[in-house]
Amino acid sequence: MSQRVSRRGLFGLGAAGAAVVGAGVVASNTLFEEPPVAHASSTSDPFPFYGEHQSGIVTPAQDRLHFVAFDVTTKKRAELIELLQEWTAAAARLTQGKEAGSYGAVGGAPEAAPDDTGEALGLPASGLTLTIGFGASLFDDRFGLADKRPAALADLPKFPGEQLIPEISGGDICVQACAHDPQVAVHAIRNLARIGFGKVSVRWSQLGFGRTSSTSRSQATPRNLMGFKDGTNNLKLEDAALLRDQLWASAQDGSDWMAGGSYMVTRKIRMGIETWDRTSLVEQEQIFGRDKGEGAPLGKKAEFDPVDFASKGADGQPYIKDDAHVRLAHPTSNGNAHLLRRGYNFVDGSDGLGRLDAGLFFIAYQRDPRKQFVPIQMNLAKHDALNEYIKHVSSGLFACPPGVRDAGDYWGRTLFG
Ligand SMILES: C=CC1=C(C)c2cc3[nH]c(cc4nc(cc5[nH]c(cc1n2)c(C)c5CCC(=O)O)C(CCC(=O)O)=C4C)c(C)c3C=C
Ligand SMILES: [Fe+2]
Repeated sequence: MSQRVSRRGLFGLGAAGAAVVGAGVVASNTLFEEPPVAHASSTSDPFPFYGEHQSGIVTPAQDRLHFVAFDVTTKKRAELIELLQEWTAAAARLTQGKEAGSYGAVGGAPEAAPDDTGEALGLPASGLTLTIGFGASLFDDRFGLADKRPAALADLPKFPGEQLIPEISGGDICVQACAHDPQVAVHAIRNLARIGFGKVSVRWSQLGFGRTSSTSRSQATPRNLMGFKDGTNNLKLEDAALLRDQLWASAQDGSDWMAGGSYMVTRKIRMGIETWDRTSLVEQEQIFGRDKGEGAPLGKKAEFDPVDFASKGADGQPYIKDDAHVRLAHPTSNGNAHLLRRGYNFVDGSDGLGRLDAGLFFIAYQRDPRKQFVPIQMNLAKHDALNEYIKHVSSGLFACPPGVRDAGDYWGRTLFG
C-alpha cells in the first residue's frame, strides 16, 4: 500500500494547521507521520527515510539526479552538528513529499522568509532519496575529527589521463538527491543549501538525467549517451551476500561509526560524443565487449548471458578483446572487486566549440575504495579502449554514514555523538 502525503495536502491545512505544526520539527513529524512504504510502487510514491542504511544506495535507481558538494564555512563544531540535525529533519520531511519546514512556503509569518522555497508545492514525493557523505577534507583539525578519518577514505591516487578540475572536485559534505521528477530533486538540494546558509557554501553541483544503472533486478537496464545498455552486470539490491561482502562497511573494517555505511566515488566523465558518433558499430561494440542492440556479451545472445572471456571467434581471436571495457572492469580482472554503480547521464549545454558538453556522472558505492574503485579504475585508465573517447574532469570520495534510525537520530550522529 502506498501513502500519498503531497505538499498540496499539507498546504491545505492552512495557517492554523501550520501553526500547530510549528511547535517543532518532532511535533510536526508526529502530526503527519504515517508508516513509510517498504517499496515505492509508483514513481510518485515515497521511499522510507529511516533505516539501517541510507536510502539512495540500493534503492532502485530513480531517473533524475541533483548532486551537491558543500564546503563547511562555520568553524564551530556545535554549529555543524546543529546543521546536520536541521538537515536530517528537513530530509525526513522532503523525502515523504512534505515541505522542508513545518510552516511551508506560504504558511508562515508574511514578514519572514518562508521555510520552504515553494517550487515543489503540489508535487508528490516522486521517489526522492537524500544520501549524505563526508569528504576527507572534513577530517582536518577544524572539528576535532582528525582521528575519526577512516583508512578507507584515503585520497584517491592520480590516475593516468585524468584532467581533474579542482573547483568541481572534492568537498567537505555531499548530498545526492535522486527522484523521478527533476523539480523535486532540485527543490530538495536548494532547501538544504538555504538551511545551511552561513554554515556551508555550495562548492559544486551536478544535474543528471536518465539513470545509467539498474540497482534492482526489477528494473530494465537503461542506456548511456553512447547508446549502450549500462548497468547489466551491476551489484543489485537482491544480491544480499555480495552486498554484505562488497557494499556495506562493518565495525571490523576499523571505523565503528561507519558500520552500515558505504563509500561513494563520483567521477564526472566527459564524452567525445561527436567522435564516438563517427565510430563504426563494430568498433563501438568491441570497445565495450557487448553488442549495442541487446547488450549481450560478444559471442553470446542475451543480455544476461554470462560473460565468457575465453571463447574465440572464427579468426582465432577472443570475442571480447584484451582492451575491452567489460573485460578490464570485470571482477575476475580485479581481485574479485565489485561496485554498485548508480550514475547518470549529463548534458551541460555545449562547449562553445560546437560540441555537446556531455557524458556520464559516474557514482559508485563500495565497502573499501582502496580495494574496489582504485584497482578497477587503474586498470581502465591504463588499458581501456574507451579512453580515446572519454576524459575524467571531476572526482569525489565520500564516506556515507549508516542510516538514520528514527526521528531522534540525525545524519552523522555516529561520527559526532
Ligand atoms: C572504475 C569504474 C568504472 C568507470 C569509471 C566506468 C566508466 C564507464 N563505463 C561505461 C559504460 C559501461 N560500463 C559497463 C560495465 C562496467 N563498468 C564498470 C566500471 C566502470 N565504468 C564495471 C565494474 C562494469 C561491469 C563489468 C562486468 O563485470 O561485466 C558496461 C557494460 C554493461 C554493464 O555491465 O553495465 C557499459 C556499457 C561508460 C560509458 C563509462 C565512462 C564514460
Ligand atoms: Fe563501465
